[in-house]
Amino acid sequence: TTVVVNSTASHAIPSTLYGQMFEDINSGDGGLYAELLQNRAFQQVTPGDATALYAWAAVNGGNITVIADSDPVSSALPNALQLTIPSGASGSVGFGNEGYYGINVNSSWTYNASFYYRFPEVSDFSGDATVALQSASGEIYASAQIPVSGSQTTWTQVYAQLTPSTSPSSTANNFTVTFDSSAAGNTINFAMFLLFPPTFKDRANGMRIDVAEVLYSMKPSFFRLPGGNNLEGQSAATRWIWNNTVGDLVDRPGRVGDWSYINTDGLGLLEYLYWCEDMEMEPFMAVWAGYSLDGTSLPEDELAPYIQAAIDQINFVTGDPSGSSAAALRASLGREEPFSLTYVEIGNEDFVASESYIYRWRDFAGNLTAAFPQLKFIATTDPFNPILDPTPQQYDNHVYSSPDWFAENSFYYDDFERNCTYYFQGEYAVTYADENLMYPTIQGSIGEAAYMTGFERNADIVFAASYAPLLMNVADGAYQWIPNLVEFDAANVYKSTSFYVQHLNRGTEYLPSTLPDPSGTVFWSVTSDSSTLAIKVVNYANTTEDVTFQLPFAVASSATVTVLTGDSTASNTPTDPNLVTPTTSAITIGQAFNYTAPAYSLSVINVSLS
Ligand SMILES: [NH3+][C@H]1C[C@H](O)[C@@H](O)[C@@H]1CO
Repeated sequence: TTVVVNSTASHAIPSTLYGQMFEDINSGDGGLYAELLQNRAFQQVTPGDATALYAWAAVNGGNITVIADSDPVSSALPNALQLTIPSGASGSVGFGNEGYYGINVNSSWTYNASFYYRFPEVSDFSGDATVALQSASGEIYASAQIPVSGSQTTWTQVYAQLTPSTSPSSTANNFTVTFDSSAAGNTINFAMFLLFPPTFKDRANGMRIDVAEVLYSMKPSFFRLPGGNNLEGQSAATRWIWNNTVGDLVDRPGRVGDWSYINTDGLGLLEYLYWCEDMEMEPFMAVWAGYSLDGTSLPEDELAPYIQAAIDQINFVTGDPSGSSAAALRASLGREEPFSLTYVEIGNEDFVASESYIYRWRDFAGNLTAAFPQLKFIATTDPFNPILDPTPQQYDNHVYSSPDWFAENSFYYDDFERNCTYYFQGEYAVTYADENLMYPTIQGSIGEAAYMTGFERNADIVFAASYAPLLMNVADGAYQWIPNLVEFDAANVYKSTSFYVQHLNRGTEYLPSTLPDPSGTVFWSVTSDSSTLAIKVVNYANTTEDVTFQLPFAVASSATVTVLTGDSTASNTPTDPNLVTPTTSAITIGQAFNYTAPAYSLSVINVSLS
């Protein structure tokens, strides 16, 4: 194969081309969001149900139950954990939390713990609660005393710091709250526990550092939030409601999310916005658009309150505090100046309800465009099917399919009309439906790489793309959608083969070249920025492929090539996390040179233009 590269760029590579799609599918709570305790505030559970205590367990005979407190800590958190220390109790009696499939105990960290307590009846007790991090077998790694008084019959929040003495290799650890025998016979109510490790950029109520750093290393340009299905709700009542996710944690009710578990909403809209700033990304924010996952579309005459909610949500992000109560709320939470926002998505995957989207889009996009003429709105039906008014200028396409499909469809966008319509490949990934594979494989990742060469060749209309889903907790029972780009457990983060494909793509303008054979097995894309020519070569075949490049200008003879390749079925897994990683080496090139692409490989040849 000979590839002649043009000297004149045909179009810019939009700065937004490579970003991240996020929604809470076992990826926010217990994942990116750094809170270590599961079911920390007994949100959305039924008092008295055994399930209401999920992730909590008694210690040494503590008698615990979830009650609807007669004097709740807040209207958002009506439930409390009630502990009765049996009379005659001995030893340390209380309860513990198992975390999200474990708790990482790290002696280099200081953990911030807190909870609310009150005595439902005045008691003469005065003593300490002991909070601790301990192994499943009771080995204490860190503990602290918190004075507790039986005269405290109204809620008070108390705090402690925990610094472990060691870093056990096992994450099968618990956070415990216990009392000695002097507390025997007492009943104490508890509400909203918090246990945070250090967070990314020290952000309060922030993100887990190790996961954040892996995501940051991708240099993502945008962050799509809050979903995906998890925006939509099984009904209008359980949709993601932006204003329930901001403000003091004690005022956030949480919600039954769309992935079969309760979302704390501790990772809420303001946390997302600070996260985007900390990661140097712009938010691609979705607003709920009247469709819920039970298949219900609200009738047009019921949309007005939700359109207003969307206007408020946008004003919370970018409004002027003197001009809107939602923006004033943001200011009251400590953020006077607006956040940057350009793209707002109306709903999610509305091709499932495209008939009602005709009026839902008309009313949401019509009103929001009038209110925010500077914003760009993304439609979520199939392009031009149905015809929408106002005419969308952006569409969000999703595709999940086989490795072969991705390798065979790298020209997917080449035939799209150039008619001032721009495309966001908001979700794409090889899913191994038949083999039900938990982790990406090299064959799938190289298929994705082939497809991605089409993004760059068509970046005049493809303005953004993100693999989906982004993150997954690999613990047994902790995941629902496979595969994902980055995996984690309580103490580790794992980079899939597809992560490395996402990681390697960069460039600021596209240099046209000889077109690959759409039905072939070798694909390429040449981009440049001010200092470097990046030549991406994808070989989807199981044999090596020679590609001769003819560059339009002389270049230095020494270049580097970064190659991701391996057995077609190879995956990075927790037991072999670095089985397949990119290797970078020097190669000699010239204005014309031959490159032998290994079987199943993505190669990025970087040529210095200085
Ligand atoms: N069903 C997929 C499509 C939806 O938008 C996401 O929530 C799901 C996982 O990425």
